[in-house]
Amino acid sequence: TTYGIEFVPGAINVKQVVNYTKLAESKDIDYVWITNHYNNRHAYPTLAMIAANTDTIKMGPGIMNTFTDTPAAIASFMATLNEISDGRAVLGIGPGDLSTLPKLAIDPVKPVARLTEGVTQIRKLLSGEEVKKTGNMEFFDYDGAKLTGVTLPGKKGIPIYIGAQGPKVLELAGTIGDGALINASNPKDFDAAIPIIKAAMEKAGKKNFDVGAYTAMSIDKDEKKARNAAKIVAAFIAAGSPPAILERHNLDMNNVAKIKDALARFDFKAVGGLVGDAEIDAFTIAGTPDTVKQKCEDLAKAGVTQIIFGSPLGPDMTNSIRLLGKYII
Ligand SMILES: C[C@H](OP(=O)(O)OC[C@@H](O)[C@@H](O)[C@@H](O)Cn1c2nc(=O)[nH]c(=O)c-2cc2ccc(O)cc21)C(=O)N[C@@H](CCC(=O)N[C@@H](CCC(=O)O)C(=O)O)C(=O)O
Repeated sequence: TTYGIEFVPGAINVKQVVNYTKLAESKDIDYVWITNHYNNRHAYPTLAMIAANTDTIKMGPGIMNTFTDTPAAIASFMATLNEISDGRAVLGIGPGDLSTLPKLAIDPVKPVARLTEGVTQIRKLLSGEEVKKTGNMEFFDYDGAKLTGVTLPGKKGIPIYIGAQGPKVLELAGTIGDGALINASNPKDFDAAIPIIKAAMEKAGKKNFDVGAYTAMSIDKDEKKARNAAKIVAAFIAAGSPPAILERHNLDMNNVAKIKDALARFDFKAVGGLVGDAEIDAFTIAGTPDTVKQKCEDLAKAGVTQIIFGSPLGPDMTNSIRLLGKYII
């Protein structure tokens, strides 16, 4: 199992992200993934600062999308990041957050078809190909595009991880991705996701694949503190999950409805009272190092090959990264 860590450059600034990443690198964490949301600090300059201040950790956006960025812009950024990090760039890319894109006056039409074409063009551009018009592209029918002014990644290429949750995107990941970043923390979700990926790999004749569990993590020596720190993120994931996911985790639907309601009113005190062990254990890994170790082992048993420690990490981030280094990695 390899390990990754996710930072959201919203609550913490770029300098803090770089310092936490250097601490994570010193604990032998292999990947750092930076989320991309229009309302936060941008992933690209954050990643450039990480590249300039680290030596071994791989880094990339977790995840970009092809609505707010064009494939050519993403390819140019990734080639540049790869150059300045001396070959450590990885790309996380997905459909895009369908709930926020309309806020940017973007109508997220056919996100899966668009993502498929976008990744196809990114791979061609990063391989130094001149992308000729094909006539059957619906979104990005490039005509003569070619990256010339930046050092390309060469044979090794840049690994492309697809951010996926729905079955169609999981299938796409298995078909065209080098890996997947799956927003889930519970083995039940991987029991459902991995067969879809494997079947798609089989059809595409692919052998290697990195199944990334993009978890919501909260680790602390004090079990209660760790679990309390996980409540809000568990609430948001529960509120954003389709009924099928809630059923999979046998959650009480009307409790989740109440949580959704309280979140909409920003009544976080009420949320704290409504979120119980069921929601916390369905959507996060929260507890003492022993609990977290056991849950990471359960994910590995379910077929996860990269465990990404996602926010909030715990009540105190520095302490959490230290505990992850000492007890888990
Ligand atoms: C599009 C959606 O796919 P989904 O995998 O459920 O997408 C939900 C999230 O993965 C998506 O919003 C991501 O962008 C969320 N996301 C992030 N989103 C962000 O904006 N920023 C992030 O930093 C971010 C990180 C992240 C990390 C891991 C991860 O798994 C997701 C992450 C979906 O509905 N998929 C369905 C089917 C949809 C479908 O088939 N649509 C067709 C036709 C529909 C039509 O005709 O409109 C098409 O799109 O071509 C499915 O997979 O079965």
